[in-house]
Amino acid sequence: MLILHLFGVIVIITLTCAFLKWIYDHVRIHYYISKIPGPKGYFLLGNLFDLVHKDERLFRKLRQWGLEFYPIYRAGVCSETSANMVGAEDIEQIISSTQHSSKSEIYRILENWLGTGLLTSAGAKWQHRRKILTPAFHFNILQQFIQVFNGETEKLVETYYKLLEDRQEVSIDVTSTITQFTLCTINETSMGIKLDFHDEENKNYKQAVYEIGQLFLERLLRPWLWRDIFYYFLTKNGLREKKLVKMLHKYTNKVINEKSKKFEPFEVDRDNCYSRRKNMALLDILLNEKFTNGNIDDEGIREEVDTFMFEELIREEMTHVLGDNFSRPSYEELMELKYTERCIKEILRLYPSVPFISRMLSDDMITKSGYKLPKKTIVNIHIFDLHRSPKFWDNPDKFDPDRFLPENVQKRHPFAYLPFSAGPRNCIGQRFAILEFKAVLCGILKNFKFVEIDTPETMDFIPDIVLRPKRGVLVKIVRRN
Ligand code: HEM
Repeated sequence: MLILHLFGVIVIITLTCAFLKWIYDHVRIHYYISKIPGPKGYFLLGNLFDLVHKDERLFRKLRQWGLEFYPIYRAGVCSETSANMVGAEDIEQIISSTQHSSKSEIYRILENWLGTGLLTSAGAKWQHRRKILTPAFHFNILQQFIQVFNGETEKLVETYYKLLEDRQEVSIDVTSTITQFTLCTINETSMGIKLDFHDEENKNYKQAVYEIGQLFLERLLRPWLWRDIFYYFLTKNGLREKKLVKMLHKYTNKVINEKSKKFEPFEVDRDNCYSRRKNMALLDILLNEKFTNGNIDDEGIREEVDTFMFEELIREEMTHVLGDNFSRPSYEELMELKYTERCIKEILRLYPSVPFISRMLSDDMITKSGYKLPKKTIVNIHIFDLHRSPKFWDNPDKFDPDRFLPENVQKRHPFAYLPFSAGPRNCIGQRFAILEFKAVLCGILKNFKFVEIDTPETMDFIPDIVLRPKRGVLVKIVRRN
């Protein structure tokens, strides 16, 4: 009995201490953050009335704050306040440091689906996974992926010919076709399987991927839904997300199990990085790590496969028109397309697929702009605003690929352009993404001319983890004769 009492007292003391520590951290963060300029907020509610919108109004509001309060501003809802950075000097301090590499609370909403894979994990786990996965993006592997990019590009071109029927031109919203292309490509390169959308299970998988994106967005904008207990047990969206995640995991586990049964471990040639194996997907590399070194378990494999599948969401907006006449290009040819590469970089400046990233500070710091940020502060880095800041870009809204000529890059702050982030947690798939982008452009532009219907002035974006146009992107596809 005495032991039970003692246990009860210890539990109460521990909970009280944890609560007091939570209050202390929050008060300290609020104290220092309140010294940073920012939009007017209301007692207890903060900027709720501005941040509650999930449409283009919020997107525009964030752009306005970025310009008005450059280089840093505070904003928040209820007890969750954040520092928001739009200046390259402050941003460099955060993302070039290994100390502040932990992702903020915001990423936790992805964990039900992605677990703590490469994108969301921190510390030793992240280091270990990054080490296993880095060779998967060696150029020997990327070279093999070109076949997949070209194959999927041909399917996309076929889709556009079908839409044209025997007409010379047709106007369509290209987002769903591009989205399907990226989903198929990432599926084949990560798991080594082709997606066939006539198959019911694949169709449901695709549907679930998109639906879950919408649920994340709704939750992201409502901090009172961030607590798992409340969200997963008491809200309709939480229950729906649980169901979708179950379905997504079932699908990934099935692919992993089928592949595991037939899997034969292979020797890793560190110098040549897997070059002797042909047609290898990311899943092969993970399975090999499991069977040869035992360094990763089934749960870990699923986390990584799901993480890489998730990346297809971030490339939905690649819809600009560039000119070139290649088809089925080789790796070497793609590498030589220097002008195309400058255009791609400029597209990613104006329309960064990941418009913001977020970190949680692991220690106190003083920003270059002169503000103290306490440990545990959430820092949001607004890549979209950084890329359009007149501080770093003349005529920032103008499309000008020459900004990426080596002599111009040299003159700019190295952290003024961050579509793939930078520092230790930069994007592991950036070379993959640029190659895929080039391959699809070659295939499409060989066959069609794309004429803009939507223009930057007519397009509205809505806030999301990836840049998302409100009404799709309307383009006229014209047959090349
Ligand atoms: C245009 C395409 C892409 C863009 C703009 C992009 C952008 C980014 C950005 C900004 C980050 C940093 C995220 C953060 O700090 O929170 C990131 C991380 C990451 N990206 Fe990409 N990405 C692209 C394509 C890809 C592709 C194709 C893959 C995989 C095949 C990929 C895999 C990852 C992973 C796993 C991380 C987490 C890395 C880590 O934390 O160590 N990305 N990406």
